Amino acid sequence: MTILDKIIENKAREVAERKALVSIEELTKKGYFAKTTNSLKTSLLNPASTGIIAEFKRKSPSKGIINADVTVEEVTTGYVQAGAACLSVLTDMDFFGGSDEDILAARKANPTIPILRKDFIIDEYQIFEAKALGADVILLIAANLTPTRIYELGKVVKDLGMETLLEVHDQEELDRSLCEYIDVVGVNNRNLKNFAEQNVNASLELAEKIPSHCIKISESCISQPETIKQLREVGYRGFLIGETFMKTPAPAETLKSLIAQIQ
Ligand SMILES: O=P(O)(O)OC[C@@H](O)[C@@H](O)c1c[nH]c2ccccc12
Repeated sequence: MTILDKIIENKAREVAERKALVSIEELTKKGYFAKTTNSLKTSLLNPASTGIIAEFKRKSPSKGIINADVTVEEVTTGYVQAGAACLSVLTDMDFFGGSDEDILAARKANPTIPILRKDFIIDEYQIFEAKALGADVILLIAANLTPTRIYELGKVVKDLGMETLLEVHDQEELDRSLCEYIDVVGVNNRNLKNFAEQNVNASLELAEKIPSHCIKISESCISQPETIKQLREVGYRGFLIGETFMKTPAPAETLKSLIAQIQ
């Protein structure tokens, strides 16, 4: 059993428990459900955008604890001030140490920036939850979803006025998963089945395979300004970065100095 299999098995249990507590009908009356979407697409298409999607991540299955000393408010407001194009907030508790409260707090502190709910989405229910939590963008991971499910979940995202980030790791996942509901395509440099890679080769290899009308982002294992420049040259507009910032005592300061080196 891969780590991804374990995460998904756990997630199915978690979602069943959540559904039993709060109905979809109730979710539509909660929190930020009525908020209009802050578009990631619009943000990335702005020529002045840094393209950086800055992630708040306390721990991961591959690294263990990354940072337990900072608050979501201080880090996310700092990311926004430094020039992030979007925030990514982990809400998976068991493997990534995140929570619903993290995304609510990030939204409250940062009303106008797009926020990606970073979790393992397997059920429509989680998309309604994400909207009530104030998220704008939903991650759909090809490694754990069939093309039919990506289509069905993508439609729900669109119907709720949010945007879908499709995550792929290789050409096979890309070819079988693209559909009309995908707003942004992300190449995860890290293989979620074994969390092995430490480079951006997957993004470099897939760049030309992604249809040119798609907005492309590169995810994970990015730490150097030169890497961002190289990815920009092959067409990437967005860069999803977590650990490089979160492993430092002041994540937003680390983002600021990275931005200074890519402009
Ligand atoms: O911390 P990194 O290497 O900068 O990676 C960030 C982000 O891409 C990574 O957290 C991620 C990408 N896809 C995911 C899916 C689920 C959980 C986490 C992820």
